Amino acid sequence: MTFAINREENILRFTIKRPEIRNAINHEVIDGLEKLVSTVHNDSTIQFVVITGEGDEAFCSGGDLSIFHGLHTAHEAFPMLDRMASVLYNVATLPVPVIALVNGHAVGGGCEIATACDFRLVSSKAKAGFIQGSLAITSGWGGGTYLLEKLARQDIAMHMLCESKPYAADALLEKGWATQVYDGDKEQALQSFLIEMTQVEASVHRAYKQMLIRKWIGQNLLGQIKEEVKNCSLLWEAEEHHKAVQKFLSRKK
Ligand SMILES: CC[C@H](C(=O)O)C(=O)SCCNC(=O)CCNC(=O)[C@H](O)C(C)(C)COP(=O)(O)OP(=O)(O)OC[C@H]1O[C@@H](n2cnc3c(N)ncnc32)[C@H](O)[C@@H]1OP(=O)(O)O
Repeated sequence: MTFAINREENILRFTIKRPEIRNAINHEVIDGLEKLVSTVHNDSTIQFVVITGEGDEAFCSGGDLSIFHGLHTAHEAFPMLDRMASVLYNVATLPVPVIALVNGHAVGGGCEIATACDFRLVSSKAKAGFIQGSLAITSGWGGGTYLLEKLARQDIAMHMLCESKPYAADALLEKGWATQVYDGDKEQALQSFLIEMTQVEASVHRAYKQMLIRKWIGQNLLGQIKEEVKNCSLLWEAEEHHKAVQKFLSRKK
């Protein structure tokens, strides 16, 4: 299996299990995220959702380039981008707090997934960034829209998107992307982060999450994300994108 969904008391955990390719996302992992969403909506006893990656190297390295590089035109790329963007919006709007436990590199679509979560607990060894620009495309799963919505400073959000590079954990904290940075054991970091919140009724968390979702509905965040997807698919078919992906896949180690 390329993912796992585990229940730990009132926490539902989703783990991307493709460490050999830095937890890159394929269609099976997207299926898993859809299953995560339906599980949460069908179980009112779930208080928190955690998303993380297997191993210590990566949280998620974005779309699986060995598969998605086979998509050439906007018409071919749009369905994958649109599906993942819709699934990620359903993750972002889950009725409970969603924590990205960023155990390692979170780049490209991986950075988009973490940004869509309510909180980002980032390993001091991790790096994260919207590196899509280095492949001559933009974010295409909603991550740019979430970043511009969530970061306190728009200039810093734009700088992150336009620099298209990974940043170390301390820089991510300074930019306001990382909620907290932890050293060592990620499980201990998660428990320390949650301990105070677990003293508060889940109904309160759910009410605050509904407040946030209402804000996003009011500003038509999903419509903005759909525009991001469309524009990414148009950039996708440019020769520059395909050359950059080919260069990565054929790089000598
Ligand atoms: C809208 C989203 C969008 C899309 O879907 O297209 C994107 O997500 S675009 C961005 C796609 N992701 C990337 O460009 C990241 C590519 N990977 C890396 O930059 C590095 O692998 C990194 C920084 C994540 C980790 O570096 P490290 O040195 O630790 O590992 P290696 O580079 O040696 O990689 C190990 C192994 O994994 C394979 N790999 C890594 N990332 C991907 C990926 N995204 N898709 C497919 N395969 C990936 C890499 O090729 C190596 O395989 P090997 O067979 O051992 O050579």
